[in-house]
Order: sequence, then structure tokens, then C-alpha cells
Amino acid sequence: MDEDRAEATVPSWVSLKSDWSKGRMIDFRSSDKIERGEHILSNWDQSAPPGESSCSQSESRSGDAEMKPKQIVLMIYYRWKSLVYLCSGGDLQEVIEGHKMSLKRRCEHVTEGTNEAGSGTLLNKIYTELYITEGQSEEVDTQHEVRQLERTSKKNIQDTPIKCQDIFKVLSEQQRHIRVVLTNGVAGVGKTFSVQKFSLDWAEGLENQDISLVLPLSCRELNLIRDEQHSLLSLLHVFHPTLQKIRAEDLTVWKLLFIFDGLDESRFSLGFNKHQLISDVTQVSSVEVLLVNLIQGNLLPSALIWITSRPAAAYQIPPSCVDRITEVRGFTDSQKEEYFRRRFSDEDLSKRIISHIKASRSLHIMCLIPVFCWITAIVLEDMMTRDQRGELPKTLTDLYSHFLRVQIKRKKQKYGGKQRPEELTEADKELLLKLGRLAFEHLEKGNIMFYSKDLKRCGLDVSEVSVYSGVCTEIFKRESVIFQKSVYCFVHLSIQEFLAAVYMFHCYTINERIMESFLKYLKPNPFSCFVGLLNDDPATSLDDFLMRALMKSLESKNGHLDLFVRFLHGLSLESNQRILGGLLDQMENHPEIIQKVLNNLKEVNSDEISPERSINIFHCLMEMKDQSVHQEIQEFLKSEKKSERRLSEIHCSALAYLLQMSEEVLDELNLQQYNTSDEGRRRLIPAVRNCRKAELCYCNLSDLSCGSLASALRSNPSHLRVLELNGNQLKDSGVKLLCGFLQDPLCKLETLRLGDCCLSKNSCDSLTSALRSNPSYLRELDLSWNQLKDPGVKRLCGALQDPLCELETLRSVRDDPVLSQV
Ligand SMILES: Nc1ncnc2c1ncn2[C@@H]1O[C@H](COP(=O)(O)OP(=O)(O)OP(=O)(O)O)[C@@H](O)[C@H]1O
Repeated sequence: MDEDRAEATVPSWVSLKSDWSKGRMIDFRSSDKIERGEHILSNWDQSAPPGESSCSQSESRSGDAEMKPKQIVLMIYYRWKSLVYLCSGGDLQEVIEGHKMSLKRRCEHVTEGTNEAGSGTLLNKIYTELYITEGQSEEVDTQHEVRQLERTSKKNIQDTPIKCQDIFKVLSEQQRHIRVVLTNGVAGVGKTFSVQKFSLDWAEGLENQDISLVLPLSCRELNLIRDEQHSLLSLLHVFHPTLQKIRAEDLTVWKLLFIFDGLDESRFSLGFNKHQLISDVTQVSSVEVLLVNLIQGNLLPSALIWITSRPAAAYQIPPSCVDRITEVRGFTDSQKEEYFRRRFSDEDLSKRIISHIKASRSLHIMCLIPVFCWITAIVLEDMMTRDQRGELPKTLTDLYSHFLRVQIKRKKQKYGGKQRPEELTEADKELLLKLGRLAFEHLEKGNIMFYSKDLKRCGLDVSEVSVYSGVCTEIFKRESVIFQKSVYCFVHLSIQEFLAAVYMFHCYTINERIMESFLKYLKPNPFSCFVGLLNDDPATSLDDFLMRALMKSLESKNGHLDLFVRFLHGLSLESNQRILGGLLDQMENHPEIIQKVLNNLKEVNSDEISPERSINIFHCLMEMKDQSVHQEIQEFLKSEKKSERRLSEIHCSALAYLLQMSEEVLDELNLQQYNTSDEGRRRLIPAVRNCRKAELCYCNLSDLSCGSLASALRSNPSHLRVLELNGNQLKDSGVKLLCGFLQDPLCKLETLRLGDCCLSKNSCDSLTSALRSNPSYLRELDLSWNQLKDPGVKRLCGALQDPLCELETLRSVRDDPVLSQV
């Protein structure tokens, strides 16, 4: 199937186009064509003339009455041009129809793994409506869906749902013309499926027919021409060969929609501040420059742009260029059920699967993200149709181990063999471990796409069907073929992370040297319990190995090894090793060793690690099925005398996790009320995302804590009204990080106390620009006991003159906090 799909991307379009257009008469009187022509004319009523920046687009779209003479002239010119074009018999309709057919062919089948090579499922058969909201409601600094799960299982009542097909529509009177839409969503939440469904509905003539051409351009494919120079026109010719005949002037006449799917996968950097200005579709430049010019509206100012991205990469697009932000949030509870009903034609089976999922809280939460629905469907279908059912998966390692086991079994059933279906042959094992190596080596570098040479380096023979058939079809796939170059990837990032962990665990059991180079770390060991350990010493015991891997993962800034290290801990349990049917050499782990691993996790000293990331230590415990900390925190929450109970650091991570997950918004979080260490208090910071008032005074917080505080605040800005940070060494750098949150229009903070925080005039600058961008909420700002100096305060006062500024009280006196009314 993958090969089919890969071929279908480019070469088939060419043949489709040439076959289709061969010998076909064009009927200029076709009513369809006339309608299309009228459409184009009416579209031009809404579009602005070229040459204006996107960021100022909206003002120029208010209708003819308010247009400047130059705009009217340009508009008449475009109307005339499109009319001449139609009348001169341009094969507009033909090109559009050809493109629609090609797009339909490309989008009507889904590309998720399938065990039957060559057979694809129809998108419309399994496509289930997703929960998409307008606006950004959740944290944007996380890139992995698993971490997102911990936040999105609760819905915010202020969210405004929006249908995928409506994302370019003006839905209320307050809205202006929507030209650039940015759709955020974590991995596997359904962004590509949404793009595919939008394109299919357009190609089938069902939705958005006012758009002349929908032009999807996947960022992972654009990577392939990263080093080449192209004009926008030649770029379209390369990726949409059905459009070979279109000319530069056509592009300026039609209403186009460019879809850039998967910005996070792009390997180019978008320099919005400094770049070559391009307004001509035939002008040659790099892909990134073309993209920036399109987004800014310098190039084809009337073209619509839709960008999808995982949250971690979305920041690359300046908010001023975006007219609408939407977020794919996954499936609601009823959509989850709908998904399983659509997936299985056997109604009884789907009913049983749904009731099993409902009975398991962890599975039910996981199914919020569609890709987990898919994995769960595969695992549960197998378990339900088997005689001995066994225990349902409870942890992620459980689920993924079962998933891999199902793949192994399917292969055996398909190709026969003497062993029991669950057992692996040496060849299978070898192949899976080679894939594991590929997964691991590229995960370390942050790569999710591989070329043939990467496969060869890991001993994988790309020409072998074994890579695509049997055991690997739902694990690994050839994504596309462009310019005769194949690109490969794992069906999902989490599968890459799981196989990478399997491989690393295997290396540990056979004492492979690669493990040593991975586990070597340069920073001084931050773990008090390992102070005596030399960094270069080989990892000998399981506890040492796992602790070093955890340490390595915590060193990563973006958490790209978090899920990997969770899987690694899960795989240390014999029960999970057994599920994998001989892929891992089973280790005899004495209970004392496992206990030591658990104790290490509970005692990790993470002074230098962000509190957000420390929560992963708690997740590692959960993957090892240790419920003790979880239970103790549940008891703590129920207890009357909370301040008397001493909380360890791991307790605080667990508490932070539970508080941020809670349906209820906390009225007040006062860190001083918890009987714990300074580090414990820091680990509670992520809970700020779910409270109205946060008192974090005199907690020895530094600028490092401000980073995680800012990211916690950005996640749910609508709740927090009061933030007190007096007496912490935040410094200017910390305040700068906080101001990133303050200037967000969604931030409704009313009181901010930063007294005695080691601030200088630089903080005044940061606060001034934050107040200028978001002047309407802050009422009280306390800056007393800092070294602000007069020029700093003066600048701040400048911002207060803004008529929109609502600040009522500013404390800024150095010696004595005197209240000054503004
Ligand atoms: N609307 C949907 N209906 C049915 N299944 C879906 C839907 N959306 C997603 N899925 C399932 O989830 C998988 C992942 O979806 P998709 O590739 O669209 O995610 P994504 O958000 O683009 O992820 P990534 O950021 O990793 O590219 C799909 O292969 C499919 O199995």
C-alpha cells in the first residue's frame, strides 16, 4: 500500500493529467463554467490588491465604498483580467477539474498502516469529526501528545468549537476577512487528517467551492528541495504536476488556498524579520523565502494560507500575520465512540471495545488523541477475538508492547511458520532491532524522516519487501517519492520512541557499547544519590542504567526523550518483556533491584531541572506500575491537616500533576503552605496553570523557575488573576520570560507583585512593551524594593498614558514601598 501511495503522489498525477486532458473538447458554454466565472468575479470583490502586507490586509477589505482610488483601479484591472481570461477560452475549468481529480485520488485513501499491502481504507469511511476550537487554549510549548493528554482531558467552557470546513469563513460580526489560519495540535491529533478531509471535500465539490484551487504542500516533502532555488510557480509545477499548464498570471487571478501541513517537520528556518522581498510568482528564491513572502502577503496577497503545526513549532509564525488560530483538540467522548463504531463493521465487537475503554480510565483518557484510538483499536480487536484475553493494558508500555505483539502475530498468521504465532524468528528479531536502531539514532538527533542511506547505515535493505510487509506495515512506511528519492518514517513518532527504547534496552541486556556513548553526559551529575559515580563508568546494574537514561532525558531542553525514557522504565518489568515474545532477552530482575529503581526515582534531586519536566519522573514510576506515590497524594488531598504532612519532591511532582489535571480550578495556590523543601515548592509550579491566585513569595525561585512559570501561565491564561512573586531572585531575565505571557491578549492577570526581585531598569522595558501590547487587564503592579532608576520608571509611565491602560496602582519606590496612585 505504501508503495502504491508513494507512486500515487507524483508520477500518477502526471499521467492522470495527460490522459485526462488528451483529446477533450472544451465546452465554453457549459453552465458550470459560467458559474465558475461568476464565482471568480465575486471572489475578487473580497480580495485586496497585491503589494500590501498581510498584516495590514484586513483593513483593506471593507468593501468598495471605503477603497482608495488606487485600490479601485487595481480591482477593476483584476476583474477585467479575469474576464478577458475566461472569454479568451483559457482552459481554466479543465485545469481545475484535472487538479480536483488528482487531489481526490490522493486524499480519498488514508495512509495509516495496513496489514494488507495494496489495500487502503477510504477516508470517508473512517473519518470521524474532530473537536477543533478557535483560539489557542492550551499550552504551546509541548510537542508531544502524551504530555498533552495530561492537560486536555478537561474541556474549557470558554472554547469555541469550529468545523474544519469553516476555518476560512467569517463567523461573527467582529471578525474580519480570514486570510492566514494557523492550526495547532499535538502529534497524532488529526491535523493531517483534517487537511486531507478539507481537500477531499473541496475536490469532490462538496465544500468551499468559492476557492478555485486547493494546493496542499507538505512540509516534510518541501524539505527535499530545501537546498534548491524555485519560484512559486515552479514549486507548484513540481508538487502539483497537474498544474503544469498554469501561467504566472493565472495565479494572480484565481482564489488560491495554500496548505502547509506539518510546519514542525520542516527543516528550514523562517526568517520573518530579515528576508528578501518577493512579489512576483516567477521570481526565484529559496523555499523559506517564498513561504515567508506568501504568509506576509507580499506574494499573492489574496491567496489564503493554512498552516498546520505541532505547538512547539508554531511560534515561528508571528501572531501579527495570523488572522485565525485554531486548535485540533482530538476526540470528545462521543466522538471516541463514533470512531470505534466506524472502524468496526462488527457492531457487537465495537460495543464491547467501547465498554472496555470506558471501564479503563487510562485507556479512555488516551483515546482523546486519535492516533491512540487507532493503536487501541488494533490491540483490543486482537484481545477481544482471542480466547485467552489477559489483562487489559494500563500503561503506555503495556499498550505499545501489545501493539508490537499483534504485528508479530499478524505476520505469522499471514506467512505461516512452525512456531507459535507470538514467537519471533531470528530474522524478525534482527529486522525489528535494526529498525529500533534507526529509531534510536534519529530520535537522539530529533529526526523523524529518513532517507535510504539512513536505512542502509542501520543494515536495513530498502529493496527488501520485508521492510514493508508483514511485521512492519503498521510500524514503518515509505512516506513519499519525490525526484526519485524515497523518504521513510515510522507510522507515528510514539512508535519510533517505543522501538528506540526496545533497542536501547536490548543494548543494555547484551552490554552493547553504543549504550555507553549515549549514557555519557557532560554536565556535573545533578543527582545527589549518584554523587560518587564517575560519568564515564560503564552502566552495570539496571538501576544505574535507568537513572543515567533519565538524567540524559532531563537534560534535553524540549523533552524529546521523555516518552522514550518512560518506555525504558516500563520495559524493565518482566511482564512487559514477556508480551514482546522473545524480542528482548528476558532478564532476571530481582525484586530488590526493581525496588532500587523505584527508590531512585523517588529520590532524584532535580535542582537544575524545570518543574514541568520533573513530572516525567513521576510518569516513569507509573510506567513501572508503582502506585504508592499516587495513593499517598490522594490521601494527602483528602486529609484535614495538610500543612503537617511532609511532602517529598516526588510527592510534589505528583501533586502538581494532579492539580493541573483537576476539573476544579484552585482558588489559591500558596507554596508556603506546603511542608516541603524549596525544590519541592518549585516542583509545584506547574499547578499554577489551574488556579486563580498564586502566592509564590520568598520561595527561592530564580529566573529558571520563571521559564516554567511562563509556560504554565500560557497554558491556561484565563484563570489566573493574581500572581505574587515578591522576594525571589527573578532578575531581569526572569521578568523578560514572564512578560512573554503578559503580552498575550489572552492573559487577564490583574495583579502582579514583583517586589524585591533584583530587578533593574531593563525589567521596566520588558514590562513597558508587555503593557503596550496588552494594556487592558493589569490593575496593580508592585515593583518596590528594586533598583529600577528614574529612566526605567519614566518609560513605564509612558505606557500608562495609553488611554487603554487600566493600571490603577504602581509601586515603584526603592526604599519604602509607598503607594502611589497613577
Ligand atoms: N478525524 C479522524 N478520524 C479518524 N481517525 C483519525 C482522525 N484523525 C486522526 N486519526 C487517526 O490518527 C492518526 C494520526 O492522525 P494525523 O496524521 O492526522 O495526525 P497529525 O496531527 O497530523 O500528527 P503529526 O503531527 O504527528 O503529523 C491517523 O493516521 C488516524 O489513524
